[in-house]
Amino acid sequence: MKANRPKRDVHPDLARERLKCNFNIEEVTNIIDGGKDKTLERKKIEDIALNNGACLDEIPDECLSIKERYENAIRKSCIYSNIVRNEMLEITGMENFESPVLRRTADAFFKDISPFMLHLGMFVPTLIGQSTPEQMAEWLPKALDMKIIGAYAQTELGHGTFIRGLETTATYDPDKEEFVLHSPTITSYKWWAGGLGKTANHCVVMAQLYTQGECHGTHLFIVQIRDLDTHMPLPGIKVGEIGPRMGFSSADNGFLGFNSFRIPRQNMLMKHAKVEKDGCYVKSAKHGKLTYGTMVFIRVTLVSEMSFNLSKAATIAIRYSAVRRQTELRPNEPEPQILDYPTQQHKLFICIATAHAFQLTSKWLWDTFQAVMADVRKGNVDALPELHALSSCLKAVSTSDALSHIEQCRFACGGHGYMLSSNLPFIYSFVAATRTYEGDYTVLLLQTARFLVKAWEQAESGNNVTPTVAYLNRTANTKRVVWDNTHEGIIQSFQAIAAGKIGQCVRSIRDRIKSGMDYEDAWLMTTVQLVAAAEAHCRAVLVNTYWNEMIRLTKSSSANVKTVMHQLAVLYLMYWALEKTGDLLKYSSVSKQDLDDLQRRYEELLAALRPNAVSLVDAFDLRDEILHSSLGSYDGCVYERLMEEAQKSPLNAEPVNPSFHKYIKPLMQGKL
Ligand SMILES: CCCCCCCC/C=C\CCCCCCCCCCC/C=C/C(=O)SCCNC(=O)CCNC(=O)[C@H](O)C(C)(C)COP(=O)(O)OP(=O)(O)OC[C@H]1O[C@@H](n2cnc3c(N)ncnc32)[C@H](O)[C@@H]1OP(=O)(O)O
Ligand SMILES: Cc1cc2nc3c(=O)[nH]c(=O)nc-3n(C[C@H](O)[C@H](O)[C@H](O)COP(=O)(O)OP(=O)(O)OC[C@H]3O[C@@H](n4cnc5c(N)ncnc54)[C@H](O)[C@@H]3O)c2cc1C
Repeated sequence: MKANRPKRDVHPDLARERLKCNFNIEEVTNIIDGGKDKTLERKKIEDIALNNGACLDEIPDECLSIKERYENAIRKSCIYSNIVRNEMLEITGMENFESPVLRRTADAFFKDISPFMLHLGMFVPTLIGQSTPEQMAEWLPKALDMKIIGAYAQTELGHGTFIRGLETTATYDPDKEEFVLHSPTITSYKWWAGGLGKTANHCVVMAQLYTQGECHGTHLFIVQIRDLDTHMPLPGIKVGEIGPRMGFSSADNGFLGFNSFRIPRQNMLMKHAKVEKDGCYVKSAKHGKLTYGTMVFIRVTLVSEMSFNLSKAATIAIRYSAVRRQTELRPNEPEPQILDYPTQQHKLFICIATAHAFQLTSKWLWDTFQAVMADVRKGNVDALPELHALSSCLKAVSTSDALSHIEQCRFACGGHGYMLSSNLPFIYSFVAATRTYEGDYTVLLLQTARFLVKAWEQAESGNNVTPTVAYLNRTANTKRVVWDNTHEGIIQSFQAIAAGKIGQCVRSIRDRIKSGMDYEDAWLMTTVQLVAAAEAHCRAVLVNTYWNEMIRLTKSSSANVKTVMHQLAVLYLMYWALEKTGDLLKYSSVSKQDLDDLQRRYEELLAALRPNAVSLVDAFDLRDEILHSSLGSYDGCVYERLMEEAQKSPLNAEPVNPSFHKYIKPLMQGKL
């Protein structure tokens, strides 16, 4: 049911903030969306979804039981997927089912997450990326039409990171032309898959393939797990929900075990390798890791997902900071808006800049991904290692940075930021999971580090390396870069830091080998440095890409938009330079005086951005229905909304709670 919200006048402090704006908000929105057309398309889609849908709940999700929350999420998922299927895809085109607009609009329906998210987010992309044309023709239309609902079951109780260690087996039986799926141990049970517990009737399963007595490693299979009519688990399937967790509370993350469960041979996803009827194993892929393709796709999409989540948190915290007043600066003067405190600006303006940095970088990464995939389809896999290294580090750093900035947004809202009705705790716990899923932070940075060490060795011996590490050709043999406080100078310093750290890792590994260690131990002992080197490389990529994309995308912008976009990018460079002063002192000629100057310029920049702060978050153009926040709504009526939300607490349904008569009164009377 749709709840009616009273229309309120905009809070005078927010109205005043909006009058201060000196740039064209719509132009900035267009840049974020990827063009004027994209903004128009997004707005049209949002109108369709939000005017049609049951997006607001009478009772907040957090006041429901686990079961009610799930059932409500399913109800809304069905409504939303119908709108997606019948109306939105007509606008985006069927091939854009994974469009960020659909993802963004979904947030108006789900404060947390839809149990269908993994169906569209991973099951469908796996069908597209891993099926033969015949398999695609068989499964994809059913999946897109919601005739079947799928999950992605890879992780097991015993293994998430180490995919080669998965224990589920798929053994081919040539007599019946079937695979037998089996879970030999408790640790082999699939665990975590979103939507698997109660919702999905199919799933993609990763299992060790055995045929003709030989193990060929992990492969993907499509498996029906529930009856399509009764929804009962099929015989041989043990499936359920894994229990309450920090977030993801409206979805059903599941476990799954197989007891010699049979599936037809055709259910092995055979784009990159197949098993013939007689059991013969034939590999067609030119690269052994193409079966990991869905993970690479999601890692790529997570960078823009992080921009989106950060833009929500920044909008909430900045609007709140414009209406919240606290502490007299001078006796008898009005209390200032907390946004006037430079410390508050320091917490929050970096969030706006980072949302832009991730958004612009994510578009570039998406284009890179598309280009590499087009090459792979033609049989050229040369660029895959670079894409893997790039998507791994950008996923790791963007999720980790988003998480800590979102926490800063919560700190910036004081006690009210702790309220679930602010939505900041939901955003935080959703993003907290992203640092772990689709590859843990450390693990992915170590993947990037493998690539960097090889690239460094190439550069050291004078060979040209691939574009994202091309800076190594300039810097691999340089000791310290000369400090220069322009944007080019700061970007080059980040590259010098990365090159210096990678070089130091290579030397540590070599020294350890010289002192008698084998390569594996020398690598292991160097992993703390390797993670730091991969992070440094990622920061070098981020500052360079953000800057270049900002310049490219503002070429035809009006003067004031150019200025404000430029200011945000400079803020981003300075913020990270100041965060990494130790590294700058180590790998560049920066002096104490240079750093003091940088600090002063950074503080001046905070002050310069201050008048445009509210308009910069308005430019994210996040409708109240998507923000779900008592603190962040467009009108800024924070206190009214907090009070309104408090009334919805189930504890306020009755003036006296029965526990008073049952426990407190007897305790007071000494009768307990
Ligand atoms: C009603 C509807 C509502 C919703 C509607 C919305 C619609 C919107 C649609 C879409 C939006 C999508 C985005 C939204 C996202 C939000 C929600 C998403 C929820 C996601 C939930 C989570 C799911 C999961 O977590 S699935 C499980 C993921 N698991 C992992 O990531 C495991 C991590 N581990 C690994 O990846 C690997 O094991 C490894 C890489 C760490 C090691 O692999 P291994 O095989 O052991 O390889 P190794 O020996 O170390 O390396 C050998 C060489 O191979 C290279 N390599 C490894 N991986 C790759 C690769 N992928 N590609 C290329 N190369 C690779 C490696 O570097 C080595 O190379 P070298 O040269 O030898 O050094
Ligand atoms: C909310 C959520 C949703 C999920 N959804 C799905 C899903 O839909 N489908 C699915 O298949 N999976 C899903 N997962 C599982 C997820 O992909 C894994 O949890 C993730 O890949 C991490 O693996 P792990 O849990 O085995 O952690 P572990 O690998 O056990 O990590 C534990 C710690 O060990 C460290 N570590 C591990 N290996 C190394 C190493 N080689 N070197 C250094 N340090 C190491 C890690 O850095 C980490 O600190 C989901 C997880 C969450 C939290």
